[in-house]
Amino acid sequence: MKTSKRMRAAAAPGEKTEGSPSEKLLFGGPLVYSARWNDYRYAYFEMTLWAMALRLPRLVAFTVKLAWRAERRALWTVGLGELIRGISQAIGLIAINAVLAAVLAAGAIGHRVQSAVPAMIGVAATGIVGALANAASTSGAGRLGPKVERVATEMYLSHVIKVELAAVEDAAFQRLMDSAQYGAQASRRMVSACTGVIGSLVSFVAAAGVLTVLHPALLPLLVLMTVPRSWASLQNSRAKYGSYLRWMEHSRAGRLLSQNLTRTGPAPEIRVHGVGPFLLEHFRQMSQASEIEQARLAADAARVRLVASALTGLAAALTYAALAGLLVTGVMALSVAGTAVLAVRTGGQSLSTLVLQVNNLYEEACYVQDLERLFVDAKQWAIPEGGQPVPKTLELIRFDNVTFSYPTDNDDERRQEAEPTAASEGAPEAERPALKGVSLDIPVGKIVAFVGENGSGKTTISKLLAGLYQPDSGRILWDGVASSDLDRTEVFAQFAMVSQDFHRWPFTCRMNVAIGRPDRPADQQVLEQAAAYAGADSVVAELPRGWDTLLNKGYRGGHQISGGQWQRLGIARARYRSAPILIVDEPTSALDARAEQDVFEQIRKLADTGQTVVLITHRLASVKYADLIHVLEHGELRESGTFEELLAPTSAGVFRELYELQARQYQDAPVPAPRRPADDAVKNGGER
Ligand SMILES: Nc1ncnc2c1ncn2[C@@H]1O[C@H](COP(=O)(O)OP(=O)(O)OP(=O)(O)O)[C@@H](O)[C@H]1O
Repeated sequence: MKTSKRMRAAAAPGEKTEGSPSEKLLFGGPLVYSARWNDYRYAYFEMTLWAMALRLPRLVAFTVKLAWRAERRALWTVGLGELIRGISQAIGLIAINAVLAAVLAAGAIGHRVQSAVPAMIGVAATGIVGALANAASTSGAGRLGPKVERVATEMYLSHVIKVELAAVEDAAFQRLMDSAQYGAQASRRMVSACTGVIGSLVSFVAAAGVLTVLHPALLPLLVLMTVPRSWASLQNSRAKYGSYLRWMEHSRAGRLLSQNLTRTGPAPEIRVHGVGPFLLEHFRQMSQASEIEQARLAADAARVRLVASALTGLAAALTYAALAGLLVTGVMALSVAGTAVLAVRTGGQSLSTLVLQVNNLYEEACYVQDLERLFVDAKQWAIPEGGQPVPKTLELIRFDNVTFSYPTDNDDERRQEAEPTAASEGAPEAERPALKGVSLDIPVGKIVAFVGENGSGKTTISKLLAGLYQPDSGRILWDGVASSDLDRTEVFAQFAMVSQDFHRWPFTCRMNVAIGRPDRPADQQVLEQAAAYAGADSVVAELPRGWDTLLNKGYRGGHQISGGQWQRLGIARARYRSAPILIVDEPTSALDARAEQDVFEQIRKLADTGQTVVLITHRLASVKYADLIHVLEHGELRESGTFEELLAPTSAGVFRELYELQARQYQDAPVPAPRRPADDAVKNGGER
């Protein structure tokens, strides 16, 4: 991997923190990283003055393009407004020069003032035009800012939703998403920084032009005055952005703590288990750690600014000394010197504003650059478009020697630096493939069940089947066509899923079911059929506003339903989606005994309609009706067959063993015989 000089400097031991006790206790290690983990992927490493100077025009063009997409009229208003303002400022300076020349000329005072009147009118007129142009530009920029942020955020989100699931689970991509999201907001601020740059640049050019006409030696001196400030701004921006990157995950974790303290989900445990004060204490410790960093940044910035101010003062003294020299030696007339002082002041102010705005632009550009980079990375991670169509009359999906490991976090410094332990010398679970050489069939139109102990790979199989991941080796064949060659959008369209952790959308009850088919308007009749199928009709009937009840307790009118009621809604959602293959992963874990029986009965009936059902469950009795059962252990297929075949003494025995374990629980606690009235009489008599 490429390692630049700057990267090595950034990874210097001095920059690395050991992490606060809270980080170690709650998150397993430090969250403030040396910049090494970012490698050269972030703008931080390109923040040399030269590199940024080269890059800045492209980033400005990027923002202008965003603004163009957001609202062209406002963009024109801002551009023209700033241009007119600058030009009127230049004409104003020339007019002032004319006023001074007329007033300081020889002759009677009345005559001198009279001859200065047209120039005075010019000064007033340019002032009015400048003010009007400024007002137009301000209102245009105000309109443009929010629109640019919206366009940038939309672009950001539209890229993010198209990436593979593995990207969303990748820690480095998560970090890039974090900083790029900030980039979307930064693009709004880029607009005002760009406006400021254009305005102050035009003003500066105007003043510099006038100054050059007055005397060419004054211009370099004016520029010299701004060098120290530019350097200071660059230094401070760089330090700020570098710190932001190193502390990004720490800040995210701090927010996570405060969010957990205010959300409804953990609220009961926070109270009953007394988690509140515990988390609050860690929130304080983590905040204090970042306060120390903020104080360090502020102290460094103050030192840099102090040096810059001293150098600027020296440069200003040099400029005014040169002006005095020109005046004393008679090279420059008094009226011209007066205009020159004004031009130096105006030019100096414009240049200071220009430096400030370029600095703002530069600072925001770092984040916008991360946004640009996300667009590039998101394209690399993007789910491929196009491919072969899914076979129309699909008969069989076959896993052919499939091996799959979940992507690991290669950036994890903690893992890289961890001392080798006994566990890591062997094959720790995290490094064992989730699936190893799995070959099995999923016949279409049948109920296919997957069983096995926790972590055996059942859910992983369903995710590969649905196209959420691709095998590392081996193939998943759809009537002989490898799934990697199929059009992924079509593959996704084949599935409805009720996963173990299906999402509880914080929307209305109707939307929680209708979101199974977001591409079409909610059809009330179909919604009700889906709800009745999943036994969710009784849930809806009990809600205060029926289908329109908001299932989000923290909001006005929000309502909370039980875990089992949620599960029924989840099943209704999958039913409403009405896709050819239904994946149900532990569909009844939160259901009462009666509802559970109903759901399995409904699933069984689905087979009669030709629906393919992939059923993942620990309730072994409920797979009795499955056409085919696959038994997994440690990511490998142990045995396959029907319920009867797997219970037969000739089978490998894994299923039988698990089944006997479950059956024994009921045998050990048999249902007592029904109570007879005579027993009650004896009991009551005894008590008396
Ligand atoms: N997103 C993920 N990233 C990394 N590892 C994962 C991920 N999901 C699952 N694993 C790991 O893959 C292995 C198989 O997990 P999987 O969820 O497929 O098991 P399962 O048989 O469905 O288990 P359970 O019965 O507990 O639901 C486990 O070791 C698990 O830790």
